[in-house]
Amino acid sequence: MKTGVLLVNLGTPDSTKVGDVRKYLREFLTDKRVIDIPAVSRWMLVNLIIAPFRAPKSAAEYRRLFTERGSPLKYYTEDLLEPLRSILGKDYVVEYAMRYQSPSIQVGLDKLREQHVGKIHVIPLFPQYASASTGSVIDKVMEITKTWQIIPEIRFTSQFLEEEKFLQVIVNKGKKRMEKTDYDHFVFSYHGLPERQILKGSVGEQCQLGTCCNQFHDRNRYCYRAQCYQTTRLLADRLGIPEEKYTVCFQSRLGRDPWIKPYTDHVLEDLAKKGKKKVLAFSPAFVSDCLETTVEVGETYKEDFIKAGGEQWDLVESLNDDPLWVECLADLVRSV
Ligand SMILES: C=CC1=C(C)c2cc3[nH]c(cc4nc(cc5[nH]c(cc1n2)c(C)c5CCC(=O)O)C(CCC(=O)O)=C4C)c(C)c3C=C
Ligand SMILES: [Fe+2]
Ligand SMILES: [Fe+2]
Repeated sequence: MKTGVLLVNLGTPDSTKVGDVRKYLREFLTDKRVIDIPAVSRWMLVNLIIAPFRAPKSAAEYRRLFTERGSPLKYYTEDLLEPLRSILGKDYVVEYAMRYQSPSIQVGLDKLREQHVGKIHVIPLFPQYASASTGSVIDKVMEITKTWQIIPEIRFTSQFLEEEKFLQVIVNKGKKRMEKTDYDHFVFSYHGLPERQILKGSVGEQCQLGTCCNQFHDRNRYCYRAQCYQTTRLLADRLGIPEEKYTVCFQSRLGRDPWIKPYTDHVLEDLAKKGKKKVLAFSPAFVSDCLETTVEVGETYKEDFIKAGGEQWDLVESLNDDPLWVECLADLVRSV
C-alpha cells in the first residue's frame, strides 16, 4: 500500500487585496495555539483591533513580497512536489497544504485519501517545533482525521533542525555570500514567540529564558528557544563563525506582552552603534522566502541598519526549491 506524504507550510493570503489579507489574519490569529489567551479576549483582539487596523498595513507589505507567481511561501512549497515525487517513486503520493487559507489541510488529506494511501506522513515545514506552528498543524490534522471511519497510521515530523542536509543548504548559501564579502558580524534571526509560550512548553525542565538554552538535550528538545540556539550553533560551526562574531535574535513581535529576547530590531541598532558595518543575516526558522524573510529581514531591517550607521546588510535566502532540500525531505520520509 502507498504512503501519503503531506507537506504543510504556514499559509499566506490568497492575494494582496486588503479583504484577503484580513481573511488570512483572522483565520491565523484566532488559532488558540497562536494567540494563547482566553477565547473571548482573543476574539476581541483579532476582530476589533488586529483585523481592521493591521490588515491594510500588512496588505501593503504583501504587495512588496508577491511576484507574478503570487506568494513565494506558497509557490516554493508547491515547487517541491514534482522533484520529491520523482525521488520517492511509485510507492509514495505527495501533496501539499497550508495551515491557513489555501489549499487547506482538509483538501490535502482528501487528496491523499482519494489515492488510497495506507499510511500518512505529515511534515510541517518548520525546522524548530513550536506550539504555534508545528503543534497547530498536528492539532488540525488530528481534528480532521478523528472524524474518519478508518484512521490510517499517521506519522508527524516534529522538528528537523539537526538534519545534515537542511543545515548544508543554508551553509552553502551562506558561504556564497561570505566568499564575496568580508562581513563584520552575523545575525541569526528567528521568528519570535511570547515568552509565556516558551514557559508553557517546558517539559521536564523549566526554561529560564537564559543560558539554559545554550544546552540542548532530551529535557529541552522541544523548547523553541533552545532549538533556535542549537540550530545556530550547528550552522555557525559548519560556517566557521566564532561565537563572538554572531548574535541570535528574535523578530516580529506582536502586542504588548514580552516576547523572547533579544529583539532583532534592537540588536541591529546595537551592532551599528558598536561600529559594525557589514552584516550577514540568516533566517533559519523559515524554509521558504516569505514576508518574514524577504520584507522584514531583507528590506525593513536593512533600511534600519543603514539608518543606524551600518553600510551593508545582506540576507541569506531560504531553502526554497534547492535540490538538496528536496533530498532532505526524501530522507525524512524514508527515515520511518
Ligand atoms: C501572536 C502572533 C504570532 C505568533 C505566535 C507567530 C508564530 C510563528 N509564525 C511563524 C511563521 C510565519 N509567520 C508569518 C507571518 C505572521 N506571523 C504573525 C503572527 C504570529 N506568528 C502575523 C500577524 C503574520 C502576518 C504578517 C503580518 O501581518 O505581520 C509568516 C509569513 C507568511 C507569509 O505569507 O509570507 C511565517 C512563515 C512561525 C514559524 C511561528 C512560530 C515559531
Ligand atoms: Fe508568524
Ligand atoms: Fe531555556
